Amino acid sequence: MSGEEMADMTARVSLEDLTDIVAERGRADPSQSYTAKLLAKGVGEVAKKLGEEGVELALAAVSGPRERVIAETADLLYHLAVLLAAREVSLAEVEVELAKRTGRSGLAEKASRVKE
Ligand SMILES: N=c1c2ncn([C@@H]3O[C@H](COP(=O)(O)OP(=O)(O)OP(=O)(O)O)[C@@H](O)[C@H]3O)c2ncn1[C@@H]1O[C@H](COP(=O)(O)O)[C@@H](O)[C@H]1O
Repeated sequence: MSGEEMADMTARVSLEDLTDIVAERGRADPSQSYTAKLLAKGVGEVAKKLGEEGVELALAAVSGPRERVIAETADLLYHLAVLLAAREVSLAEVEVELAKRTGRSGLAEKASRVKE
């Protein structure tokens, strides 16, 4: 990585920052904020956008350049933050769920599921 690229890496937005920004902008005037405009359309539209962004990232992962994967991941994380705001789920709640899974193999969890 070049020095210039390294310098760019110092300006970063964490998932916590992103969910805070989205929660705040969601209360703004929809004419001034994409976030507020999207939230005003309801959870169905928010979920639709998240699905579209997921497909775009999947396509980029298979056949796009690395930069496209990064950009589509940023889009997906933003729309995920909007979905969490729409359903009033905090990032902390998701982090607690992740913590419950830490230390247990995904394979063990899968094997423990009751077969239907
Ligand atoms: N990180 C993002 C972010 N990522 C993506 N997007 C928007 O998400 C949309 C992506 O959807 P598409 O590519 O489908 O574009 P589109 O066709 O124009 O979208 P639609 O008309 O279908 O909704 C674009 O309009 C992007 O601008 C984002 N909009 C906002 N943020 C963050 O949210 C903050 C607040 O933004 P506002 O709410 O607009 O003030 C910003 O400062 C950023 O930090």
